[in-house]
Formats: sequence, structure tokens, C-alpha cells
Amino acid sequence: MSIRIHELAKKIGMDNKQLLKLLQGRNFDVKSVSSSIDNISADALVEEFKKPEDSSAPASEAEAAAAASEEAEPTKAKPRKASAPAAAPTPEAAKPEATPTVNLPSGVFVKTPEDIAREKAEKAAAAAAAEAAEKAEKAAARARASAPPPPPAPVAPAPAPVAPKPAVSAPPPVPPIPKPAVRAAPPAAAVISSPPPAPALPIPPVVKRPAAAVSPAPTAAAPARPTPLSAPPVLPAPAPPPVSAPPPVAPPVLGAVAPKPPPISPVPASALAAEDDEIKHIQLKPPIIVRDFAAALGLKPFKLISELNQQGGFASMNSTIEEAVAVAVAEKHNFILEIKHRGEPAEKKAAAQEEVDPEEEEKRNLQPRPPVVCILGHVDHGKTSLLDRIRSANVVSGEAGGITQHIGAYQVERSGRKITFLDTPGHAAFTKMRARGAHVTDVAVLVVAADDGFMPQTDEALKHAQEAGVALIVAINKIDVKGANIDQVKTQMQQRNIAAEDWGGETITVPVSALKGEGVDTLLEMILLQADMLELQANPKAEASGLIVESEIDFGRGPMATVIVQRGTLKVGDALVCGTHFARVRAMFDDQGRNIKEAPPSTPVRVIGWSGTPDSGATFRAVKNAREAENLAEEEQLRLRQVATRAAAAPKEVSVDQLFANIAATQARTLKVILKTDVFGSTEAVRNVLEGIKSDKVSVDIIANEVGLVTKNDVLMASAAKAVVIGFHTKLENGVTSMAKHHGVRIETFELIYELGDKVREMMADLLDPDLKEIKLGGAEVRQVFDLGKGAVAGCLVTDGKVTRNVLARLRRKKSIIHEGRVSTLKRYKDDANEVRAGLECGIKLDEFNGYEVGDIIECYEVQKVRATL
Ligand SMILES: Nc1nc2c(ncn2[C@@H]2O[C@H](COP(=O)(O)OP(=O)(O)OP(=O)(O)O)[C@@H](O)[C@H]2O)c(=O)[nH]1
Repeated sequence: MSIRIHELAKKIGMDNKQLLKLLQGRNFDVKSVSSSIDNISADALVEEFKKPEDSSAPASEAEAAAAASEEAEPTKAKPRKASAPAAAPTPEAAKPEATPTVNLPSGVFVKTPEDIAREKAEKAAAAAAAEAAEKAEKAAARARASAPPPPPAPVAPAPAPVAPKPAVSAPPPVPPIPKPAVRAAPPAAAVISSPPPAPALPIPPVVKRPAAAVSPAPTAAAPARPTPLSAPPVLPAPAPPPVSAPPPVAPPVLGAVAPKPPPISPVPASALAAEDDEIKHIQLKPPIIVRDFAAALGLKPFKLISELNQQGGFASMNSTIEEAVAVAVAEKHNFILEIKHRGEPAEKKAAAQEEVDPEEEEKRNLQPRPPVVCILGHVDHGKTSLLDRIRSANVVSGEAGGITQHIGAYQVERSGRKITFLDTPGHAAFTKMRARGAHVTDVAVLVVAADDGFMPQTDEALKHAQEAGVALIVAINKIDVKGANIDQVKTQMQQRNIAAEDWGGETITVPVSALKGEGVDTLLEMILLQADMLELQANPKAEASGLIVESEIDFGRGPMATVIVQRGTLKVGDALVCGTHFARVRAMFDDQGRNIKEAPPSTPVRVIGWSGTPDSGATFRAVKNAREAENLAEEEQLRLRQVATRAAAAPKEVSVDQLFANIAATQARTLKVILKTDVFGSTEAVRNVLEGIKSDKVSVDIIANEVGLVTKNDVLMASAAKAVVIGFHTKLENGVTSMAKHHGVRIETFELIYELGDKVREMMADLLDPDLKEIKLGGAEVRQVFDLGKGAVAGCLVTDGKVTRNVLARLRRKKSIIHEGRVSTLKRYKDDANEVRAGLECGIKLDEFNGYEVGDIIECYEVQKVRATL
């Protein structure tokens, strides 16, 4: 039994990637987050990472100590209780976690000996450091407490987090503190508190505890609550700058209070210092991302994630945290979080002061974006059904012939996260679309039917995905079908060097049934997991740019393009330029056809307002205004014209071979085609089909191709050029049919690409002279020769088929053909006959031939014209 890493990570509340690294560091043979480890090791890890939270054992120890101290200081009771839950996350508690000190349940081996040795060393070092800090702090506290000499010299550069606690643990204003501390302190504490000679202040005992295991929590927690008011009046005379170097707030307070002499209680002074030390300020800009926030708090991201997840929701490394939540979490960790919004005066000032580095700005604005996923695979392997299942809409039934004809882009939501899907057609003609699909995407899902295995377009799709360098997931579909063979598909994967994970490879492989929905959830989970691993980000604040997935002329709305926003946020009213086309975004529609105003990164959206149909695969970008967009498009048109003119004007060297080839080409017959399609991608697909028809005798020339309806103009053009009009997925404008009849123009429209291919082949063949085919009718053997004076007649026996008067015939003698002509006379006895069948005797005379010999064979045949082959 085993468990996948991402499941384990969820259990532990750790980031997938971190857990993967951790396991790799511990020499586990794991390659990706969907790899698995054995259950024993997994349990040990769960146990290991439970520790920091359920530090109940040591906590109870601490509580015992605290309870003891309560007896002496009843006033302390409340604060401690209240702060108890917050104990764990205090900086002190967090510290031991920072070093990977791990206590495994005995008998479980999940670490290498080196790991254990290293951890021990780190633990020892941490303990030593903590102790040194304590000592230093203690000395400082003592120096402050024993007021008289004002030596301001800070006692020791006490490490920030540990230092404050002892001070705070001794807040009680009145009685000489030592007693409770002594009582509360475990034996160890007493020992350690001894080193410095000076007065046995109460503080140390609490700090005493060995850094990691201690539940300094309760004690440490107490100081966490800010009690600023108590500070000023009590402050001891001198020692303004005690240990509290870090927070800048401390000095003024201390300074201000310093002159007051009352020497009564030295303790609160340190309490104030501690407090100032404790509460730190951090500034962040929205959006607050888990990763950055954890770094600012000095926490491990997985700790923060688990904390956020406990509050409900689903956080990951790149999740954005709501501001209110972030403030609360920061408070819990003794930080004051200042969120700096854009446009705030302070920021404006800062912006004015320093030049913004665009790269920095870009980095700062990066935000997680949804993954773009491409579904690839062979025809009919279930790509559309899978997508259909995922978004629970019935697309398959709406497609012509059940085949996806052009790319579709959709967005689905899963666990509160969006995934953008591209559906690409499986037919061979749509190669370019698939290639384009693969290049736009982050993750490619290769659909392989379990009953069919890898097919030509599966391999081609795999090649596209590999060339594009996108993450690959294999979905073995149709596992419900009789004859489904998952292992066979995995064998084929192995042969292609993309072995499945459970076969020792690295390719995430999910068996699914698009029809029954089995495995689809797992597939989505894997996609999100891959997306997490890829850490996909984009800057939504930048000028919008992206890629044209598809373009078409929408009847009624004009040129329309399906685009994927890759960067920035596309808005209605934006001015766009894309090659020779430009747009002012009039309206945008999402995959459900709903009108939307904005499209952030990774969103597929249909845009209207284009000057024409931009090429699929071209990139667009937003510019300042429509005028600029138009100018840029015009410049591009001009540039292309110049390139074409230069190319045409350039002298060409023509070889003799080429010359002959050109002459032959002019003699070869050509089918001229005017092509009209629904979308740009279809044009490509039809072109692919037509260019794939190879013939030496006849060629296809697409003299014009456009997206849109077949118009009267097309008919006129076809009439002038002697061309045919081919429409794919498009209709005819009113009046076109009658006009075409009048001009003798042939118009053919198609819904299925393979039907189009077959028909064009026929049309091409029709341009060729028909082939002649000889069909044998029968044969007769000459048995006797009759000389009639004015000529000879052959007395024959019809051996096969039939002999008919006037048909073509040839006379063979052994292997030679002696004569070819027609059967001019055919007699049965003395009567003329039209036809004599096999087994009967007859007299045959071939026109203009008299030289028959016994044994000659007369073959009768006819010649038929058949359509020429290409
Ligand atoms: N039994 C079974 N049939 C399926 C499953 N998935 C798809 N099919 C059927 O397979 C046929 C083809 O499915 P599509 O989703 O159109 O396949 P496609 O790969 O999108 O095909 P193209 O659009 O031509 O590229 C349909 O009849 C589906 O009902 C499945 O998991 N189990």
C-alpha cells in the first residue's frame, strides 16, 4: 500500500513541492508529487509533522509550571490562559521548527543515518544558541534590574526572539518575583539559572527550558499581548537602551520615561522593552500571496498554509490571502501588518522619489493564474467527451459528424480554482491547430483510448506537446469499454519514453471513462497539481497581450476572434493590434457566450471589433488607442507589401530542369478553387487536405480563400477564373445559387472534412481524359477454314463468354497477334447471328482478313472509358 505525495502533503498541511524536496533529500525514490511512498513512511511523516501542533505533552508540562506560578501570582492566571492557544505560533515556538528537528516514532525508519546525524548536530547548535542568548539576556536584565549604575552599554547582542520572553514572564509588579519562578521552574531550570552571580531574578527559569522541546508557549505567550500602558510609569531610572535594539519604537518611550526616578519596580521596564521587541511591523502590498506572507512572517509556507486551511478554504503556495485574514494571522504571530495599497499617498511619494524598475514592477505584480490545458489525441478517442464531462455540457452531440471541427476554449472551476481548456480536433487535417494548441498551453492532456492505444494522431500530438515543452498528463480513456487494455497503453507509453509513474516513469497517467465519469476528478486534481508545480503567474496589471486561437466572421457581428489572454487584463474598449489587423474591443464573450467586461490572464474570450480576421496563432497586444492600433496595422501591411515586391523583383536563377518543370506545369491541368470557410483554422485544415492530394497529372490551385459566406462576388470571380467554389462549414448568400447556375459555376459545400477531400479528388480526376479499359467478352477457337472464293470464313467453337457481331476482335496465333479488327460476319449454320454463346459452333469472318489457320484464337472485347486516376 502506498500514498501519493500530494495526498500526504494535504494530510500534513505541507506544500507539495516542499514535501517532494524533503523526501528527495531523504533519499526516497520519488520524482514528482504524484509519486507514491509506502504507508509506514507516510505515517511516520504524518507523526513527525504533527509534533509542532500537538505539542500537548510538553505544553502540559509547561502548564504545570504555569499553574504553579499561578498559585503565587493569581493575577497572571487570566492572561496566560487566554494566550494559551496562541502559544504554539510564538516566535520561540516557531524557532525549533525552523531547524528540521524531527522526532520520529520509534521503530520507524524514514531517514537516513546521515539525516539523523545532521539533525542532531543542528539541534545541538540551536540549543546552544538559545542558551547563549538566554545568558546574554539574563545578564542584560540583571543589569537593568539592579538599577544603580546607569551603564547604558547593552549587555549582549541578545538574539531577538528569545530575549524578550524572560523579561515578560516576570510582569507581576508587586512582590519580589523569585519565588514563583523557583516553584514553577523544573529542576533543570534551577541549575541553569545559576550561572550569573547576580540576584536570582525570576526571569530565567522559564527561559531555561531546552529550546525545542520546551513548551515555552504559555510563558512565552504572556508577553505577546501588548500591555503598553503598564510600561511608562514603572520604568526604572536609567538603562534606556536595554536589549531591545530591534524595534525603533522602543527608544523614545524609554528615553521619555528615563528621567523619572522611582526605583520601585524594575520589571515592567523590561516588559516594555520586550513588548517593543516583540511586535514587529511588516509592510506588504496587495495581493498578499501565501509564499511572500510566510517569508515576511518568518514562517515555513506549509505551516502558514495549514493554519489558513484550518480556518476553512483551500490555500496553496500561490494563493492570495484576504487582507483581513492576513492582518489577523499577522497579529497572531506578533506582527503588525501594514497593507500598502496602490495609490496611497505614501506610496505615491515613494514612487516620485525613486524610479520604478519595470522588471521589479513586473515581478511585484505577478499573480497566480489559471493553467491553460490542451486536450490532445487521436480522432474519436474521446477528447470532446472528456471535456464535455468536465464542464458538464453536451458538446459532442452538437458537432457535425461527431467530430470536433475547430478549436474550442473553455474555462471550468474546480476547488475554487479555474482551469482553461483547449479542445483540438483529432483529424489529421487539423495538425496546425493541435500544434498551436500545444504551444499556448501549460499542461497537455494526451487522451488515448484504452481499446485503441496509440494511433497516428496520438503520436503527432505527443510530438507537439514535447516540442512545446509542456507538462504532459496521459488520460487513458474508455476504460469502461470491452477490450480496454490499460497495460497495453502503458507499454506503448514505455516504448515512447514516457513511462507511466506506476511503471517507474514520470508521466502522470490517469485511467478515465469520459462516458461514465470515472477518474475524471483525479484527472482534474492532477492538472491542478501540475499547475502548482509550474507556479504559473502573470501580471494582470500590464497591458493586455495574448494569442489568437481562432478567428471567424460572425454572421451579424463581423470579424470575431477567440483569444487567450496571456498577460495583463483585456478590457472592453481596449485598442488591439495583431499583425495587419487591429481592433477596438466592442464586446467580449466568455465560453458560455456571456458578455464580459474584463478578461484577466489565462482567460479564453471571444472578441469583436476587429478590422478583419487575424491569423490563428498570431499574437495581439493592447496599445494606447485605436489610432495607434490602426497605424501599426497599416505599417505592417506596408512592410509585407514591400517584402512581396522585393521578392518578386529579385532576379531568379532558373535551371533547365526547372524550366522543363515549369513548362510541364503549365500543361498540367489545374483545379482552381475559391475557398470559403467559417473560421481561419478551418481554412488551414482544408488547405492541408487539398495540398495533401498528390498527382502528377492535375493540381489544385486555391486562388482565393476567405472566412465568411459564399458571396455573389465569389461566383463572379470563379466564373472569370474558371474555378469552383468550395465552402466548408459555411452557407451561401441569398441569390448565389441562381447566379452560379447562370454563370455555370460549380459550388460545393461541406460539413465534414473527409467528404470534402473525396469530392475534390473526384473533381480533379474529372479534369483528366478518361482512361480506356478493355473488357473481354469471349473467345473462340478456329477448328476449320472454309474458302468461299471471295474470301475465307473460320469455322469456330466458342470456348468462353460469347462472340457478338460487330464487336472488336483480335486473332492470336500462338503468342502473336496476327490481326485486329471487328467481327464483320457471324453465322450459325447458314443463318446470320447476332451473338453465339460458349459451347456452340459458328462461322466468323473478321473484316479485311482471310488468313485463318486451324488453332488460331479469336478474342472478342469491348473498350470502356473510365474516370482517370490521379
Ligand atoms: N464507452 C465509451 N465511449 C466513449 C468514451 N469517451 C468517448 N466515447 C465515445 O467515443 C466517441 C468519440 O468521442 P469524441 O469525444 O467525439 O472524440 P474526440 O476525440 O473528441 O473526436 P474528434 O472530435 O473527432 O477529435 C463518441 O461516440 C463518444 O461517445 C468513454 O469513456 N467510454
